[in-house]
Amino acid sequence: MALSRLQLPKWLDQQTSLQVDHPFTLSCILIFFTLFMVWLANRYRTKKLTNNLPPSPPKLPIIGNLHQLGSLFHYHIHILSEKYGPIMLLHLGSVPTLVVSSPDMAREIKATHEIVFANRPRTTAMNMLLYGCTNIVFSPYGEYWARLRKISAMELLSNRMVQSFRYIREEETALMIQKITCLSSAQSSVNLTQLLKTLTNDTICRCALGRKHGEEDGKMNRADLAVELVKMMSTLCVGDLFPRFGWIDKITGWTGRIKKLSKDVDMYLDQIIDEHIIQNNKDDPQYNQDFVDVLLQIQKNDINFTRQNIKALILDMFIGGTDSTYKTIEWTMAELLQNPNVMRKAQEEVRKVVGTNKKVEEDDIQKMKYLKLVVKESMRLHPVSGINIAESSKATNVKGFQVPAKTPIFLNYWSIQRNSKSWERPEEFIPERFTNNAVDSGGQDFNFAPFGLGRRICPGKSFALSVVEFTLANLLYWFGWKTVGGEKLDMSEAFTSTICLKMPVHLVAVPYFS
Ligand code: HEM
Repeated sequence: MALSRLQLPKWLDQQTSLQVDHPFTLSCILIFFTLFMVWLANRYRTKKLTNNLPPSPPKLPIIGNLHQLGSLFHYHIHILSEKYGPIMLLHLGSVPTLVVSSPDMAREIKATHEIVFANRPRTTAMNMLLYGCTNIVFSPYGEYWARLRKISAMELLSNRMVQSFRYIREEETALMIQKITCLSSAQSSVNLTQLLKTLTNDTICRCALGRKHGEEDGKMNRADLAVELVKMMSTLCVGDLFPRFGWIDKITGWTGRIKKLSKDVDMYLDQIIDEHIIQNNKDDPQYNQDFVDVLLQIQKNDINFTRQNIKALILDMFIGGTDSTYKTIEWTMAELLQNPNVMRKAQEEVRKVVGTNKKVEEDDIQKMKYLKLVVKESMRLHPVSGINIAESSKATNVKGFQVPAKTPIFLNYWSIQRNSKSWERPEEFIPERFTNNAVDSGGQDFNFAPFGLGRRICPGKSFALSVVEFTLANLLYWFGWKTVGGEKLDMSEAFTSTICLKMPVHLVAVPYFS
């Protein structure tokens, strides 16, 4: 009820006497008043923030925009961004998520506000499988992350180290060529996908862990363990989309599955580390130290560098390395089969450079200019890690739009690398487009970033390219390639942790030298 002018002094007087008589009441009024002012200020701020949020497709209660997304996540967000613009806010369940789909907006995230967006979002599975995300890929930008990156760069992924692993690449590739030759003489088709997976996994295992960890003791194949890990790591559970309903994951058995996988992976890593400790205690002068030995050495001198840190770093090499490398080779072979003229040109070059030596040397690769263009074009059209993920560490204004703190960001490089404003005939496989084009995957070009950008760019780029180019040169040198029964190859995509071919690639290999 409103107080009349005359009543007001009297009322104030009463209140004053109340305050004096009841200090508890005074506190309550003050607290209430302060809370009210904070609420008003917050409301004003939130309104200001939400006013400037990036455009969003209309959302449904509870599920947000989930109904507008299908299994080809990269494709569906590409379609939505064509309508709602290159910066758009999607609601994945109750989680607002920023989608960026143009080189200019990518520059904002990866250059202008790089430090703010230098973290990555984590899923529940990642936290459970990656020792609380203490690995390079998911640890927050800062001293610990920088240290891990430096260790892996110096001890495994530097150009010098990549060179030193040359004999491993040569041996593993020779083994694969041998297997293909056998299959071909038995008139059998080649499951190229499986062979490439084994090749990259074995190469990475030998470089990082000192030996292969393939099919062993009748348990799950170790290569499959890595693939399963990557697959589960990128699954979103109910709790990720609707934090208040995380308990449902326990009921559905999802949490149990992740726990079981996490236990298997942990036992495997323990076994690797124990093997190395035993070997180191032998003091064998013939023994070549590998990445794990270096990590154990660091641990001896630094009590803060724990066994878990070592395990997380080992996992990085599998997560980062195996899938993306073999799938890049797989896509390239598939495109070559689709484009016989490009295949012929690449084969002519490889065979001309190698000549009649009957051995592809790593030094030859530098002379294979066309092959390098083929790989570049393949990574443009099929960036296996095409969704680059980041997270805002604080609320930030991006080109006039407010991005709240802790917002997950998806930079859709699959879409950016097919943008018709930057690329002519973007859907076609044309390696020649890179002939007089200085665009490079070194992380400076916002139109083309198959290895990412900025400070968190992939540290395994040289390692990966050395495997991709050497393997392709060998496949093209030794064999002619046909599809099984002359059928057209199924180029359908799938989106798992990476953007890959939906179906494994089966081909017929025809030996070039008979
Ligand atoms: C063709 C193969 C590969 C592709 C296409 C690829 C692509 C990428 C991309 C796009 C990123 C994210 C970069 C960013 O956020 O800007 C990344 C990160 C990373 N990659 Fe690779 N990668 C490949 C091979 C490898 C290999 C062989 C290794 C190691 C053995 C590796 C280790 C990593 C690590 C540790 C990170 C996290 C870096 C960080 O967060 O600081 N990658 N990779």
